[in-house]
Amino acid sequence: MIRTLRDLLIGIAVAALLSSVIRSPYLLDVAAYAAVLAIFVLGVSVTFGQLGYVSFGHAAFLGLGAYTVGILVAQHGWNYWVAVPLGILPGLLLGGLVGIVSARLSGAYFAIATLVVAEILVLLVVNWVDLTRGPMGLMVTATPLPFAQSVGWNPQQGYLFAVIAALAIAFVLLRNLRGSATGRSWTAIREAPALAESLGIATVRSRVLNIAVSGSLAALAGALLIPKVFVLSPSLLGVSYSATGILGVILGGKATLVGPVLGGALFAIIPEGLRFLGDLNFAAFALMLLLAVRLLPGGLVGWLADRPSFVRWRASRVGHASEDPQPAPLAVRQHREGVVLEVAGVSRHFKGLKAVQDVSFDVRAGEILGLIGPNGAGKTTLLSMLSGFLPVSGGAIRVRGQGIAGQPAHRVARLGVVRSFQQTALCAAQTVKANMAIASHLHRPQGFWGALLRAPGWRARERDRMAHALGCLAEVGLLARRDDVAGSLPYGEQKLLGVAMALAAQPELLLLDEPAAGLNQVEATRLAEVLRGLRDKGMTLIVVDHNLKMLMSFVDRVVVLHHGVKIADGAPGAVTRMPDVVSAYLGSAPAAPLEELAA
Ligand SMILES: Nc1ncnc2c1ncn2[C@@H]1O[C@H](COP(=O)(O)OP(=O)(O)OP(=O)(O)O)[C@@H](O)[C@H]1O
Repeated sequence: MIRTLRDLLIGIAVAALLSSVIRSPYLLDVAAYAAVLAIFVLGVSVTFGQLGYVSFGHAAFLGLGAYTVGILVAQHGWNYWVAVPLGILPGLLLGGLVGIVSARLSGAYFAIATLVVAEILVLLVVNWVDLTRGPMGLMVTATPLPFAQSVGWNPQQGYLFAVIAALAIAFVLLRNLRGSATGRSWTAIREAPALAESLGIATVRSRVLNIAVSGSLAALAGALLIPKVFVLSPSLLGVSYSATGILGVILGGKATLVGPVLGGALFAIIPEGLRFLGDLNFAAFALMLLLAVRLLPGGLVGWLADRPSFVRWRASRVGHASEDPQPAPLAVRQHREGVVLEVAGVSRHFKGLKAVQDVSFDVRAGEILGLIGPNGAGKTTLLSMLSGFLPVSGGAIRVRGQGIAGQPAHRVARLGVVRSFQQTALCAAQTVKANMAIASHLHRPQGFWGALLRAPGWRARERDRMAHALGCLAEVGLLARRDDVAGSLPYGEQKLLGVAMALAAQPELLLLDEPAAGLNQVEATRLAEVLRGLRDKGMTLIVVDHNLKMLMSFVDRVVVLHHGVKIADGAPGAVTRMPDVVSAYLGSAPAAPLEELAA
């Protein structure tokens, strides 16, 4: 909180300083426009950069903010500076609405949906002439900033102060969000949405929030654009500003917040710098953009970050950063007696195919259940139903007596059932530590406002969360790898990281889908040791794997599926001798216990 306040004050002081030293009307105009575009591009970057969704229609938010404030001022006689904060509200609401309506859309469909929204708003503005004055344009007179004259600023200086201060506030608050569980959930949704759900992240809600934040910032930019444009016309909602938003993010680079600010500002500054080219001004700017997109894939900030001198400077700063906290001992949810999971007559049909048929079994606290069966037996389908990733076609699933069938995966994770995936699911571009921080989403959660303002106790919570995350990492023996990029780890370690991430979500029941698939003998042995260690700590697990020798070395009980039907349920030694089980695997009469044949 104190650091947030300090940074806000620094931002406002810089705004005051720049407004005092810049006196030329031309420079004041360019600087104010640069700051407004920086806010707008920052808004676009929330959705484009952090969530990975391209929006073709972000000008809708910009125009909505501008028209809301413009109508309040021109039609209802409001003071411009009182109306500006209200301009944020429709951006927030429209962003939330777009988020809800497009919840199941991805990629290109989302981009097109935003374009459609912008076009609808253009039609509205053009045709609602009484309110907007349609194509004639709405003339809005912005009064000077109230206290500007008393500190010796002319109206332009007051305007510059307001937009730079707004940019600074937006920047600091967004920085806070990025470093919080909210920002990390956006990263997880961008890089591995199924993983995010499995870790308890409510992906739809998180997306809606992201688009609402993005829309609010764009609307704020629109509201602040009024003194610059003076007359509001439907072109404000057109593709030109939307393209500025996308290209500004690409030009500056989306990996940091500085990139979009730089990109947005350059969209105001470069065309001015190229004025000497006369009519060729915009053609030259377009060429520069093309070259930047082609030559600087990470944008200007990405290019800068790769410079050796910058890397050295960063390294020296990281050296001064506070040390990681001590890893906390793995906190297994308080061990309770009794049945953790009840599976009662569960079925799943894919059209005509009965992938799982009327399967029933219980799992008791502290037990490790092996779920085996030949390829296509229905094991993954069953795990997906247990973890909320697939709806059941029939039957009931209860966790500690509470029915979970039909609940979304993130809610099932919050109830304590967390799964890993058959294929490694990681945020491959992030470090191991960053992956673990994402996975600790449910540990000491912090609400949106607490994260935005870094409310008192925020730092302690973050340290606690990181200690928990590192403790889980230590449990699988990957602590030394914490600063490595997750995607660069050998396959076996990526699998172990997947287990550590599932642990960080604080499961009461951990579902592991083929954790040993693709591992060599050494890696499989290491994994078995890790899982044995978890059992010793009282964790309840269901493990699916084809490595029967490894599995039988630590499971307490085995359930066998064949063609979606449960054909055996019992102690490992007994089950692997059952004729039905051996013939399900081999298609013939048994000659020896299954794990000996599999060994
Ligand atoms: N989304 C789906 N749509 C249609 N059929 C599916 C779907 N998912 C699984 N199936 C089918 O359901 C059956 C069970 O598949 P599942 O992946 O659960 O088996 P499994 O026991 O996990 O196999 P493996 O050991 O090879 O992973 C298979 O015949 C599979 O083709």
